[in-house]
Amino acid sequence: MIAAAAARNDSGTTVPHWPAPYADRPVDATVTVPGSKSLTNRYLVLAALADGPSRLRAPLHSRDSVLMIEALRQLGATITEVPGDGAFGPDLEVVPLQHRGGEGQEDAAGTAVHIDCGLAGTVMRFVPPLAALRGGPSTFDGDPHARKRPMGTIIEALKALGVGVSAEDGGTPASLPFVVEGTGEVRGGHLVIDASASSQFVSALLLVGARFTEGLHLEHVGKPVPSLDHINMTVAVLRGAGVQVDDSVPNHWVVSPGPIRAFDQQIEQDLSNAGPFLAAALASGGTVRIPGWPEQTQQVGDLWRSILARMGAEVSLLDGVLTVRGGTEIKGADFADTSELAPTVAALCALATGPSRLSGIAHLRGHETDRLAALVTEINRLGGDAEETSDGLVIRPAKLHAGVVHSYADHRMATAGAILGLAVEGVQVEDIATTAKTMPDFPRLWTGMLAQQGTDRAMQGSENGAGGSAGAAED
Ligand SMILES: O=C(O)C1=C[C@@H](OP(=O)(O)O)[C@@H](O)[C@H](O)C1
Ligand SMILES: C=C(OP(=O)(O)O)C(=O)O
Repeated sequence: MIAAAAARNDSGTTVPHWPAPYADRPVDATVTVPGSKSLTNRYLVLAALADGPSRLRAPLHSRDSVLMIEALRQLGATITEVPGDGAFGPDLEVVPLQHRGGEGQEDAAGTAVHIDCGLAGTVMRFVPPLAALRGGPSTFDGDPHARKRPMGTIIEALKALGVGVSAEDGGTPASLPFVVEGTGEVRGGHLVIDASASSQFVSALLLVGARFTEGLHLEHVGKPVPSLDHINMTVAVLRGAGVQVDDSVPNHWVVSPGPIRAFDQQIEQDLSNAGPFLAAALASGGTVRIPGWPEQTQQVGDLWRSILARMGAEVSLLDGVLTVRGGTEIKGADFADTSELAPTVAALCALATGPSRLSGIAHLRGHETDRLAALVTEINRLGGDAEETSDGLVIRPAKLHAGVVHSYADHRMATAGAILGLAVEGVQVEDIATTAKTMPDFPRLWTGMLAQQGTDRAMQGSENGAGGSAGAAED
């Protein structure tokens, strides 16, 4: 029995729940998804600091990327949409802060600006160090839950670098909102932080480190840093822009001072967001193909190949097409350090025939919502058997029933609800629109995936290049 048919969103409007489509036959579809959030927002930051104009090809257009674009514009970068070949929106041209020149350059420096971080970890962590390099105060705030996300390490790091950071009442803040008093220059040097709550603290400082007068020797001390793949992505992106980074000693990153080279960069599709679509193959016992899977990538989503194989799928990567074929059952398994993939993995574990344990994800309590609590509540609400551990989840097999999955303004909780709904008739997802954080097209892509009949038709859609074949199939 479904308790409620609608809920109010942040602006008080009543929004009907999304009836998650049930797969009454195996899915057989070809899907492409929009550009990577993590790559788009890293390249935007680097482009804003580069030694000339840059271009991002096929970037993500979503709430998180728009928030990043607006933040960089506030700090003085010029960002323009230009036509490109991407199926999900225009390319972006970025003229960096120091190259803007002429009208507006002087205005941008010195004046007070306001940065809305929304709920985007990449904006609330990556932009404050950039604001430190600009002369003048920048205030930072975000969604109600953004004020609960860990920020202390960035605030303390900036203070240790000699940058003023204060709460609106003048005291020392522990989280959003706060004001960064940029001086136009940061000396840099050796900096010790505790990045155990988020890898984004490390990435944020590395991204700007080359623009500090003395560069940056960043050292982490404390419990292990989570989501190391995302730090490796930051290092790779920096090296690609000509920045020297030495990461040969664990927990130390040395960024040499110097220019960041302007670039023209194709953005890979978001492999983490490919996850729910690949999971659909297992949840329905069908087949999902993703063309354009990168041969080499730093994205954590490349782990889908091993994760889904361990859950019983047949997985192959041939000529850039990743094919995942589900069988008659989903196997439970133990997974460590699944980072932002965890909500999708947990949804599959709730459908598995054996028990699963997810570990090394304690820091998910500081994500868009407390994801460990949210996953336990929502899986159990549907009759599942999930339990929190100190650093993750245990999920045991149970027969699930219809119900409303709450999303907590968390895009990955909403997509987890969609996966459960494929296998369990009568699931509704509260606030499916929250997927706009990283994938505004999610409902259309999902129903497009389900509307596809088979390979030939699907591949035809893909060749037409119309927003990925999932979106193109049945509109
Ligand atoms: O740098 C990034 O782009 C990200 C790093 C990770 O953050 P945490 O280290 O806080 O998990 C990841 O979960 C987030 O979705 C994106
Ligand atoms: C944790 C996530 O996002 P953010 O970049 O806001 O930290 C996520 O996308 O799963």
